[in-house]
Amino acid sequence: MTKKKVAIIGATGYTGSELVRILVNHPEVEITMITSETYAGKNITDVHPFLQGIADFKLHSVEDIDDANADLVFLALPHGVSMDFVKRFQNKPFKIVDLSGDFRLQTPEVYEEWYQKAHSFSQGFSLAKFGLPELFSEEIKQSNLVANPGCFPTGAILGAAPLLVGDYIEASPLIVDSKTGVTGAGIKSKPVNLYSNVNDNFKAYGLKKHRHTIEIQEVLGAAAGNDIAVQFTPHLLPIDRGILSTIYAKPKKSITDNDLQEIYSKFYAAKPFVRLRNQVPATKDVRGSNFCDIYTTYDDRTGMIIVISAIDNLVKGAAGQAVHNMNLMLGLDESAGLNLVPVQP
Ligand SMILES: NC(=O)C1=CN([C@@H]2O[C@H](COP(=O)(O)OP(=O)(O)OC[C@H]3O[C@@H](n4cnc5c(N)ncnc54)[C@H](OP(=O)(O)O)[C@@H]3O)[C@@H](O)[C@H]2O)C=CC1
Ligand SMILES: CC(=O)N[C@@H](CCC(=O)OP(=O)(O)O)C(=O)O
Repeated sequence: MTKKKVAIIGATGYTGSELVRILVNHPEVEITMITSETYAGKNITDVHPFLQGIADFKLHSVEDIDDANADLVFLALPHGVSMDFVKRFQNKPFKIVDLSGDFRLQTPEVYEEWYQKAHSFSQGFSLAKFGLPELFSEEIKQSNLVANPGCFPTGAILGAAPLLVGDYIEASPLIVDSKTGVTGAGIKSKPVNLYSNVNDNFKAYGLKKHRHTIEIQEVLGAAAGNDIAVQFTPHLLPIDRGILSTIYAKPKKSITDNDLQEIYSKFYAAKPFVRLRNQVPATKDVRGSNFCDIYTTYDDRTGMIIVISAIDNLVKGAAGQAVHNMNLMLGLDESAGLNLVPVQP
């Protein structure tokens, strides 16, 4: 079978280079172009030596994109930048998976409120589908533009969706307390992510206004069929990869651990990348893989359900999920190229 052709725009970043790492082993896809504006003309191994001998690809300028003859293009660009490329590529013959937040929300007005910046391509909102395959695989298959979910929303939505869709919990407030590794912030250096600020440290940030709050709230609200209020607080851990989210919810009626296991098993039956765990998951259980591990329990002392989800922010939270979306959009086996065994220890 002829392989499908794909290109990666922004390949030098963390999610772009993770896409290269995953796609070089994809059996039905070939990378025909990777781009960088800063390093155009150099080789990706000049920026990411770990790819030497595996993906010695030249970096092109995005201006060369037509030469890629791509069936699908990944945009691994910062939000606020991606939207201009989606606009510019709207009449091109390839499909797009956008890893940024530019088309994940329901309207440009909500985007501008939460991202505090103007949107340059509001028409894109009606074209884009939210790329969480466990919930929206049929829409994704039909779409030419998929907005890959944010890393925190991936763990939070997968953790809470079975309870909200089945109407088992009070919809508000839903408490999501998440901890992330530093690669979530991207490859560009920022003072807040300096070694001396992150190492041997732990802090909360983005209280009440992190842009992922609205992403989680919109998707879970739509899945539940009513408005919900999400209390989301991210924290920065001194680790490279991984997000652990702890979700607290109040059940509408009494519930047991067995009930929870049954609800989640039914909801995620035949979903290859959700693993329901009978121990509390850790970030290292999923490191380097496309799994979202989920643990559920009920605390009869407080009357609260506790759900814990773990993902690798660069894989299930970004590049792996983008490849899953690509598989669906190109009519390939949904798991192709994603048999990634977690890295231990
Ligand atoms: N890191 C993570 O865990 C996750 C990230 N995301 C999202 O994925 C996207 C990419 O993230 P990430 O890989 O971490 O980001 P990085 O900052 O690591 O990389 C982004 C890349 O985009 C390129 N770039 C930056 N500005 C421009 C520009 N104006 N024009 C063209 N290219 C530009 C840069 O490449 P060059 O200078 O070489 O051109 C850079 O390497 C972001 O929108 C992010 O929010 C989503 C989920 C998880
Ligand atoms: C550690 C860290 O800074 N993480 C990022 C999450 C980045 C991400 O995945 O989200 P988007 O694609 O929506 O930007 C943050 O909290 O902003």
